[in-house]
Amino acid sequence: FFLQTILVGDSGVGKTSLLVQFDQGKFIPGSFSATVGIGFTPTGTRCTAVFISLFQIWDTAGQERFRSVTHAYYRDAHALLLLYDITSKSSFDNIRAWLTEIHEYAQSDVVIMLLGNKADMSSDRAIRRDEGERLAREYSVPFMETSAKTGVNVDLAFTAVAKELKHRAVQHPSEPKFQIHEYIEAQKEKSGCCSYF
Ligand SMILES: Nc1nc2c(ncn2[C@@H]2O[C@H](COP(=O)(O)OP(=O)(O)OP(=O)(O)O)[C@@H](O)[C@H]2O)c(=O)[nH]1
Repeated sequence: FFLQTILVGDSGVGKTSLLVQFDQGKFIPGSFSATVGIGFTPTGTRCTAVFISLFQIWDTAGQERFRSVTHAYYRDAHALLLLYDITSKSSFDNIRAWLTEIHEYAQSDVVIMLLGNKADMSSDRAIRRDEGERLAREYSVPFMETSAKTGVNVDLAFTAVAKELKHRAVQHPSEPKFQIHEYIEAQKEKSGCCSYF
């Protein structure tokens, strides 16, 4: 039994890079090779070994021609990280279409998190942070800007989702509900991965 997390979003927004940064703590510049279908081989070189043994993470292909493959995975997903690229207006505009697709194919209680990636490229920014925040509020999903290059908020994105899933799985009725939005606000810009667990 795994808790499955899937990364989705347009081709080139940085899904593979985000996962590599989380898994290995590094960024391989200019290594754009479009993901074919679906896949991810964790190396677990960081503290992600524990994480990955519990949470299976799938990296999906953003390209249209692989969509039918991706759809099949939505149904079993416990969480979806939905990415756009802050330097690409089209990737942001497509978020609504991604959300429509998610609502069509995924379970109704799936945890969704919106991520504005490539936050390090501020000089090429096309989407303001508050535009991302507004869209996330509209769909009642948590939001943060990340950078697979500098690593900012990368661990937080994965661990916030992991915590939410964990609390749902082992929730005692007497315990206060885990508040993912508040957790993220409290942890934003902090670094360190293992400290979240
Ligand atoms: N500066 C910067 N570049 C990034 C960042 N994330 C990804 N990139 C670059 O953007 C390009 C695309 O990244 P990928 O991780 O391959 O994108 P993807 O979403 O997995 O693409 P598909 O597999 O086609 O769906 C690569 O050249 C990366 O090096 C980031 O946070 N900052």
